[in-house]
Amino acid sequence: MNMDSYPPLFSSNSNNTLTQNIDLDEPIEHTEDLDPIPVIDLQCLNLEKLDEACKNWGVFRLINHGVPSTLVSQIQDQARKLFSLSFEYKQAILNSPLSYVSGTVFLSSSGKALTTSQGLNWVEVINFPLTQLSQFQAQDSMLDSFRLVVEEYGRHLARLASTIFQVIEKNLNLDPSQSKSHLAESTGFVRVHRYPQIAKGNQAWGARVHTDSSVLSILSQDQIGGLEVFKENKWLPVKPVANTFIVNLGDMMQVISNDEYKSVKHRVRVCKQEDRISINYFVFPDFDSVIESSKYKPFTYKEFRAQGQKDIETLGFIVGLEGFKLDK
Ligand SMILES: O=C(O)CCC(=O)C(=O)O
Ligand SMILES: [Fe+2]
Repeated sequence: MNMDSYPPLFSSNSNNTLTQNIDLDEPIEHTEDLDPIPVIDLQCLNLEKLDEACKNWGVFRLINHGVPSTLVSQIQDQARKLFSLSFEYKQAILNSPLSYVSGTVFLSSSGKALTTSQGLNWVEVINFPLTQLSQFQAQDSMLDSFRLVVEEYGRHLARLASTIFQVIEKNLNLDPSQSKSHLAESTGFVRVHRYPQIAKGNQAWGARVHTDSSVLSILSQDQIGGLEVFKENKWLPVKPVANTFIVNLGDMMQVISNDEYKSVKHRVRVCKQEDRISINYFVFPDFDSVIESSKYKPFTYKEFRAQGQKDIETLGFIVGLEGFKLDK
């Protein structure tokens, strides 16, 4: 284990607070070879199949997406190298508009770590706001070449998100004049995670149970595994399959769809003697547009996000959509 690269938070806590009381024994449904997550082929998109996946699962596996596999492995490899630098160095070079946090997957609007009362997550996160990357030139050459790869990756992922959203719009009969406020490409960001390897025999949550607040999140994971999704009262592992992406529907998709689609609960388990890298692309509604829906009071994404931050500060956890529901 390259402890020099670990946030101090992890080296001092590795065997106690992070791994205590975290119901890691909660049963998980082990499926044999068969991967139960619905598969959506982007090259011959079946509207009905996509609709079913969104209604019944809130998550699907995307194949034939046209993102070069070399780009995905490049971003994975470079992320691995970047994370293996010393913690102090990472802190020094990963500055605005990027943010670097550990112990949580929740970031404030200014990029600060927001830690819930449920405890720490065994994860390091680097956040890349895509629209701000072209003005950012890193002093470190490794980081600067990574920035270029992230920008290219972000362009591909924005294309995937908009293609998927166009079909969802048809399936839900949404008003196409609202497309740009429902899915605002300028809000897109790429979040790179390392779930550092953990001492033998230990386990921790890399990310505790949550839903994403996005419209869509599109994930590429390496071969290690650990992601689980909640379906019909069971936790199912989302197996790593090369050349595929995992698409999660987020809270904003749930609202836009008037609850026809659900944002999927998921979590990440760390129990491996290897670092896991995952790259997630998130896209949101326009921050200032009011989202109208039959199930929730009208609100802007900016308000939703501010409420989440306030919830963490006052309650220790995010209440989420429940707090915005009409007739609770
Ligand atoms: O790393 C993963 O597999 C999922 C990460 C995640 O849930 C998130 O970024 O919101
Ligand atoms: Fe997530």
